[in-house]
Amino acid sequence: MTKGTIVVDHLVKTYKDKFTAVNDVSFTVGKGECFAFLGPNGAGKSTTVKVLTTLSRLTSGSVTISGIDVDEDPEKVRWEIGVVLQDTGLDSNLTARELLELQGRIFHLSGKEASFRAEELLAVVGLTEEADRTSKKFSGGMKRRLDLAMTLVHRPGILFLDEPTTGLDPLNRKSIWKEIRRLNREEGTTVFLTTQYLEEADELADQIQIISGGKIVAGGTPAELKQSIGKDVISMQFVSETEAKKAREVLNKRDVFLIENDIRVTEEKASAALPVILRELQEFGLEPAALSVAEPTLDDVFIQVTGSSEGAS
Ligand SMILES: Nc1ncnc2c1ncn2[C@@H]1O[C@H](COP(=O)(O)OP(=O)(O)OP(=O)(O)O)[C@@H](O)[C@H]1O
Repeated sequence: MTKGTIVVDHLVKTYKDKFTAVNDVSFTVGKGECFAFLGPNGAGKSTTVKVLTTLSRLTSGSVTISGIDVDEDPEKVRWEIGVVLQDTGLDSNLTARELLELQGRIFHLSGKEASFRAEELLAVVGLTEEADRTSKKFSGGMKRRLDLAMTLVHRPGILFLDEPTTGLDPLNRKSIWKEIRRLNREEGTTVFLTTQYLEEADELADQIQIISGGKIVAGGTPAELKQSIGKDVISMQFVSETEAKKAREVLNKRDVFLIENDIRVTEEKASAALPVILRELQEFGLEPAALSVAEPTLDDVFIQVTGSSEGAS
């Protein structure tokens, strides 16, 4: 059974200016899986999503969605998927209910079916009370929930969400997470999500792939990725960036990373390394203002494999 699956095999996408944004990317998403695609800005996430959702043609390799080849039959693929892109911005004079009914008609529902489905989805995303307000006046969180409802009208087996919670406050973010989890766990919808929030991937995903410079640099379950570092992370905070930079210089023979006033040192065994590190710093008159030792987080994995702290929130 291939329904609800995504198979990406040696995908390459080169733009007209000869820039290769996606370079030999392969992965498989099983039916009912929640897959998170992570990477720093410009890594190739949106380009991949565009190819998978038939908005852009691939250069070489192959992609099948529910067993259908995106290059050979993009029209058929569109019936299998729901897509929420960044900033679709439903700035319409139509009400939420009207937009949902219209979407139903686009997907060939009868007037009665479209109206029933609209009512159902308004309840699913918690917008029943706002149903007859024009969507133009909605808040960012409400627009995002309406976006999600719009993509669910034709009951897609696979849902693509491009940065679904960017710009939302924590409360709205949690409510979108809840809805994604419900669709994934209760309805068996396959979810493909790109995000810059590692916490979001950790919370929702069964499988994570990290892309950087157009290539996959790491992949696995959140637990596997964290275990792949297999070391302790010592975080030390300094009173200023200048001091943190000095500390990085002093410790430059170790596996050390600087983020503003904070430096992170990865060590096999923090308990053994820490007294030595503190002594080395003391010799240069440096003392951390705060210190903690932790098991690796997805932030640490991201920093290690992409060399960037950009996605680390
Ligand atoms: N139409 C285009 N023509 C040429 N180059 C492009 C085009 N679209 C994107 N690129 C380039 O391809 C690379 C990957 O871009 P892409 O938008 O896929 O990255 P991304 O991982 O989604 O980044 P972000 O997190 O910033 O959205 C970037 O270097 C970008 O400048």
